[in-house]
Parts: sequence; structure tokens; C-alpha cells
Amino acid sequence: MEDIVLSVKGLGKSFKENRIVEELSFDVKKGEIMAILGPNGAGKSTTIRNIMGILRPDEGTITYHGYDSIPKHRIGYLPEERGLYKNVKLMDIFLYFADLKEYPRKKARARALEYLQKLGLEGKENTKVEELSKGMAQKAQFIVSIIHEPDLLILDEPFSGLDPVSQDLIMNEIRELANEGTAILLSAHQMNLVEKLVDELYLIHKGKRVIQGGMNEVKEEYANYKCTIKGENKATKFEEIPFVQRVEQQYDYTVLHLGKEVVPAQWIHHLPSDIIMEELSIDRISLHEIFVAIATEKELMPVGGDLDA
Ligand SMILES: Nc1ncnc2c1ncn2[C@@H]1O[C@H](COP(=O)(O)OP(=O)(O)OP(=O)(O)O)[C@@H](O)[C@H]1O
Repeated sequence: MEDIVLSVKGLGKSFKENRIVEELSFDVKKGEIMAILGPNGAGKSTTIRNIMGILRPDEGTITYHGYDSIPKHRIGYLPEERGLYKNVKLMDIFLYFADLKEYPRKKARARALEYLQKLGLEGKENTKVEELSKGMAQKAQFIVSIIHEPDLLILDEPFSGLDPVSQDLIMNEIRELANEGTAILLSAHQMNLVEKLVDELYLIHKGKRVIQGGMNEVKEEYANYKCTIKGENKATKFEEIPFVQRVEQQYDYTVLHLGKEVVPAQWIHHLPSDIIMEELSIDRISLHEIFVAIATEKELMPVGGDLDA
């Protein structure tokens, strides 16, 4: 049976006369990582703040294991606006938050030491926050969010400000927590990381849902092929080639957007023999490109229909 931990149904929120999010509905299940994605200002943090009870929804319901109230001690939260008490030692901060969540101090201490070590902050338990770099402080805040073994973890942009090594460390911990059964909802802008980490996607634009589904499902549906050719060529050379849905040119690159159904090894023979071709590649479009197409309101062509239909 599917174990739904968080269920958001028909969420709507306005600030004064501005409609910020509307009709957002999704579930996050035990052991699952869901990403809420969207351009700056799309409404991700607003959605998260409604779930956390920092904002009150105008419409819709938010339930935890089917109940209307979300017990704060079962949730872990990494807010978008970071900030820990600057002149307090890390271990004191971890224990303070553990106390707030009614989690035993002894277990919290052991867990804090374990995570400091895992995240490359070994020996920093008596260091004050003000003595840490931004990335280190962010890792400490991540530890705060999971110190009490929450069964629902909400991370607002957990990778921002982290170097690639630290991003990998945090990504591994998020995956491990999910493997242990934690339900995880996160927002992020790093599509390469999202592509590797996430099970389910919920992509919003201007406060509304645009794409929802499993990572593999979404890629299957939207990941058409594209052929990139380097060389100065006229766009008209390519427009009549079978399966070419759109031609884009930038500098001396031409990108041919192809249907998902093409067989690259066969299709390639349709290219005119007199074009200039310094380089050639055929790939499936990435989540990054799907995201950019939505953010810039370009037409995406899922198989069997229009995105906006
Ligand atoms: N307290 C507020 N009062 C009025 N408008 C707000 C408030 N908080 C957010 N907004 C507006 O709501 C919209 C969505 O903001 P939100 O912070 O949810 O976006 P986001 O998707 O998290 O963006 P980002 O990727 O930049 O963090 C923006 O237009 C923002 O200006």
C-alpha cells in the first residue's frame, strides 16, 4: 500500500490581490524524494511556507498521514532564509533544536557527531556559527533539520551556496534518509542534481502546475531528441528534413529539435551532404532544457499532445 505522508490538495494562496499559487495538489510518500521546481518567483517557497504553517492557505487542504494538523516534532525544515544563532556553539544549537522537538539529548548528541563527520565538519562541535564559512553553516543547518529523525523533511533550496563536493555530500545524505523511510520534499534550481536525486517532480510556473510525475516518466514524455551541428549554415537548409520540429540557431550552432520517435542512426542520413559540419551531436534533451523551455514559455512537445493543452 502506498504510504502517503504529506498530501496537498487544491492549495491556493494570494497576497493582497496577487494570486501567487493556485490549485496545487501533490502527495509525498514514505521513502520518496519529491522536488517542487519552477523559475524564480514561481511560488515554491510560498507553497512550502503554507505546508509548514508559516502561512495560512486561502484554499485547499494540507494533511499529514491523513490528519489536518502537522505535528511539528515529526517534521524537519530547512528554510530558504538561513540563520542560526551566530555566537552559539554548534552542539548547543543541535541540542537546543532537539529539545524543541522533544528528542532525547543523548541520541541527538550522537546523531550530531555522526552527521558532522559525514558532512566534513568533524571536530567542529564546539565551533561557533560565526566562525564557519557560509557553506559550513548551511551544512550545520541541514543537521538541525534532521537531528530529531523527522519522518517528513522539507528542504528549501538545500544545495544553494554549496560547492560541488558538498552538494554531493548533502545529496547522498538526502538519498540515505529517503532509503530509511523519510518522506522528502525539496526545492532546487540545480537541475543536474535533481535529475540524479529525485523520484517525483512537481514543476510549477506562475503558481500553477505545469508538469507532474515520476522522473523517468517525465523524461520519457518530454525528452525528445535534439541534433546540434556546429558550422555556419542557413536555417532554411534544415526546415524540410523529416522529423525536424523546430530549428534554432545561435552563433554558428544549429539545433534541430526532433521527435522522440526518431532512430538517430537512421535519421542522420537525412542530413544534406553539403552542410558545414565541424561538430555533430545527437542527445535527448535534459531536465535543464525542459525547465528552460517552460520558464521561457517556449513550446515543448510531449508525445501525443501539447504541454499547454
Ligand atoms: N509575504 C509576501 N507578500 C507579498 N508577496 C509575496 C510574499 N512572499 C512572496 N511573495 C511573492 O510571491 C511570489 C512567489 O514567491 P516565492 O518566494 O514563493 O517564489 P519561489 O518560487 O520560491 O522563488 P525563488 O526561486 O526566487 O526562491 C513572488 O512574486 C513574490 O514576490
